[in-house]
Amino acid sequence: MKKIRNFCIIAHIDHGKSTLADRLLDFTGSVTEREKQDQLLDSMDLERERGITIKSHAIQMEYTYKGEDYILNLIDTPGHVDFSYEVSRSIAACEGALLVVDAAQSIQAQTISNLYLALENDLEIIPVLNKVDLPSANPEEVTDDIVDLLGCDAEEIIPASAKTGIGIEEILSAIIERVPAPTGNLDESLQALVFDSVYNPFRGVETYFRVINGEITKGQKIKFVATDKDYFADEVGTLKLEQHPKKSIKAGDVGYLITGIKDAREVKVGDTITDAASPTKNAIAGFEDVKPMVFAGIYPVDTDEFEELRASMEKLQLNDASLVFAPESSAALGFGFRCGFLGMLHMEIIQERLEREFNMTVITTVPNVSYHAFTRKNPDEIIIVNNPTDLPDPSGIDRVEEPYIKATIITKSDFVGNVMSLCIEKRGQITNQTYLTTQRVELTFDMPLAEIVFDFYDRLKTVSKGYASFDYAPIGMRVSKLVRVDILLNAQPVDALSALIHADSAVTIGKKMCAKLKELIPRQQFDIPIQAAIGAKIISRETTKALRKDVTAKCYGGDISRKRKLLEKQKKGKKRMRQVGNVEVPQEAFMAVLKLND
Ligand SMILES: Nc1nc2c(ncn2[C@@H]2O[C@H](COP(=O)(O)OP(=O)(O)OP(=O)(O)O)[C@@H](O)[C@H]2O)c(=O)[nH]1
Repeated sequence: MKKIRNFCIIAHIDHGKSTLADRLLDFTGSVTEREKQDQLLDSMDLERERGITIKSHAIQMEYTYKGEDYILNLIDTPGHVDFSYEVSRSIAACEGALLVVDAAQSIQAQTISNLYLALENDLEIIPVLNKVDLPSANPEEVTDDIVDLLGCDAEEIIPASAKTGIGIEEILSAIIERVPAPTGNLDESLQALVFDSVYNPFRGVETYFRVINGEITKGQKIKFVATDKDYFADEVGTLKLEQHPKKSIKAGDVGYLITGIKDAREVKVGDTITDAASPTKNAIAGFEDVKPMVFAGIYPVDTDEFEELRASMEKLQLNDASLVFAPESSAALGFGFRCGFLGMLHMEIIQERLEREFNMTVITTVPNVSYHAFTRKNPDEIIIVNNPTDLPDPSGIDRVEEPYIKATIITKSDFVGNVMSLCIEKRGQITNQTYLTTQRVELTFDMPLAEIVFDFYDRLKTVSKGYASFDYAPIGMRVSKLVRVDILLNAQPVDALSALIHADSAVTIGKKMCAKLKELIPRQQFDIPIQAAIGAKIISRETTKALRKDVTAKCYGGDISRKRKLLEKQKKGKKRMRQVGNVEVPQEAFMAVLKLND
């Protein structure tokens, strides 16, 4: 055990985590030329395109230092706020962390939030100043920032370039010298922490774990504590670029497990694996069932494809346990699903995967967070509102609560005013303002989660000219004044366009929605009144004037085949439209609320 080091790399997005991991693998000879790819740890296509490590993995390296052979387990952590629970579990599986800071960008919001997670888990922090090769690097200043943040000596910070290879050897020495060896007792009953799982269509779910005490042996009957289910360990092994089956994985080490589980939901990140016959008395602390934060309806564009969509969603869920869905129906859109996601990025990923991997064309409705409503009749009973139409009749409502977050924003001092105005507009209350340096400020706000679902990231980018980084953590539910704004097209309410909005901004948003819908809904043969209403009260009205787009007008002369072609083309254009009553509504209209400020 003395010769094992378990560590992770924590960094803000794009500060070079994947590149550094790649370089470490290279340097320790853990990759053959054949296996080399640009970014080794980002394996999913989608991940590579987005440049975001979505799923964490682990990889084992061997390294000889001062004549002794060491095993270094690098546990990769996802880099996006939507996946913060997974990050926390990966961190909990380590004894040390490389804190990578870009020498041109300095400390950003996720540097800090990840650092806090690492400190909570008592990890040894090795600061790495990356990208020192960049002409725009500012190593002296960024070193000072890191010293201020960590209270460490400047000498402890390793200047490095994951690109050119500067500092890589020093980083490896520091991992061995500074990161404590794992402690743990081989003689105790098995206790292993699940920090990740990956779905493999051929082998079922692969569980990644870190053994805290005892050992896990091939063939052993094991138990997952949180789900209380028993399985046989069909295969255990260590992870290099490929899996290496082993007889057993002992306390202190990291490995994978295959049990034949076919459904990702049966393996929960944060769960404890133990021996089925003599289970441990202590489950590893920190287990949480991750809950979706953002909900939206997903409907097939073609109503006949409902069953196909269900099959696709079920398949997606097999390898993404954080996706939840339940059938729902909408008067406007027909049959579809109300889906729960970890956040907006997760939602985009699912939408993209449905389209790419399953060839589905779907309409996604306005996302909303999950509210709690209480009626006067039953003020103690929580009614969970995941869909605006679930909100009980306003006259009977005692109160509505909405989820709040602690938002951390780091920006340049020049933009503090802009960022504050934006956050206040978004119902944020400032709780702290700290100058990290003379130029860089950390602001924290308590804010409703619902406000960041709408256009927040884009607006933040605009008001700060890109110099702001953002992170958040949920802090519980708070009472709020919420109303449901309904949209009526041609006097018919369109349920899929309803949104829950804070009472103070309901009228403004209602107006903007009507204006936006007027832009988006094509003119038809009759006038289309577009109205926003709260209950029976109309708060705004616009009208799309009648007009028929005469596509055949261009066809002077009587070439019938040409005419037919054009009509056919027009029909195709309609495919992404939805007939609501007698009005044709394009797909973008269902997401219009998100783009009110464009
Ligand atoms: N010049 C220079 N560029 C670097 C260095 N390290 C990483 N980069 C570049 O910085 C960009 C981001 O690097 P990644 O390794 O993908 O960053 P990451 O932190 O893994 O990003 P996420 O996976 O999105 O969290 C890439 O274009 C890298 O080529 C470095 O030391 N010097």
